[in-house]
Amino acid sequence: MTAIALSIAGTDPTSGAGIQADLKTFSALGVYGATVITALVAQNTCGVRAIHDVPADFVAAEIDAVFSDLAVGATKIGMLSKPEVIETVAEGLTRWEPGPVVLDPVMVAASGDPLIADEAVTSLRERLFPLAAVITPNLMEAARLLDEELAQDADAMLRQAKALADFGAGAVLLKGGHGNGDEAADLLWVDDAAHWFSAPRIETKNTHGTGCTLSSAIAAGLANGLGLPEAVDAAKAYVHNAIINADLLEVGKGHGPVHHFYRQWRNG
Ligand SMILES: Nc1ncnc2c1ncn2[C@@H]1O[C@H](COP(=O)(O)OP(=O)(O)OP(=O)(O)O)[C@@H](O)[C@H]1O
Ligand SMILES: Cc1ncc(CO)c(N)n1
Repeated sequence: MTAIALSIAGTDPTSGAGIQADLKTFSALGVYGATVITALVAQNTCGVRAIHDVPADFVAAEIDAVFSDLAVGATKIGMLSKPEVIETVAEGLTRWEPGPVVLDPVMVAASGDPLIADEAVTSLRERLFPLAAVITPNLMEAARLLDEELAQDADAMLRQAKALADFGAGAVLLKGGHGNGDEAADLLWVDDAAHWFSAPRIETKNTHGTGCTLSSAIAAGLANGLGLPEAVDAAKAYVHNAIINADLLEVGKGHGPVHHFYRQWRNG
């Protein structure tokens, strides 16, 4: 049977992040991708200009259109900026069978621009975390969700990952991409055990959409039947290579995209 993954997220018209990055990731990894769009975002590699939220009842109609037709093996959730859309997505996930849910609690773009309303952070935590197989916050998102300082070392990351697990998700992948040091180390806390996934930090400004790409790659692995630690391991390797090859692409004036198709394209 064809492995199908669904992304529920916002858009990026320059295709480095959001739904477009998710669909490219699914495609590069051999999984058929479906999409439910939650917000139209006028953004590019330099920043976010405007956000047009899709009305909640239309998001519900998109969800029903996908699930009434396709057998979805895993679902990735990205940008959800409004509480009413979060509620609609929570109801949709309960109404249908979404497979394991990978929830990326998107809050700010790589440019630093906000992508979520303040009042939506609480609904995300309360309504959606309990439905997720894994949540994938970066260091800043973890600090905001816990109302704590940014984790500065491995011990603090472990403490915050455990604290985030108490909100009800099956597992927590705390991403260290924004840390400092020679390694970009991510911590998976699952079944009361810590697994570290580390790779050398790559010197590049082209990291727009790394978080979207990682969570979609995990969903692709899960849709292909991998267990969570294996899916995270494969996703980390894919993102790492996509970042290494990012400078082969010359796209945009700001933080450019990673190279989703480094395996398929011959010349950059
Ligand atoms: N410069 C880098 N070198 C190597 N790996 C990186 C680098 N930047 C990010 N990563 C890795 O990319 C993945 C995504 O992590 P990151 O912390 O960047 O997510 P994010 O902040 O949610 O992304 P986004 O900027 O798209 O919101 C993680 O596996 C992280 O370790
Ligand atoms: C739509 C969207 N989702 C997530 C991110 C985070 O990179 C972004 N810039 N845009």
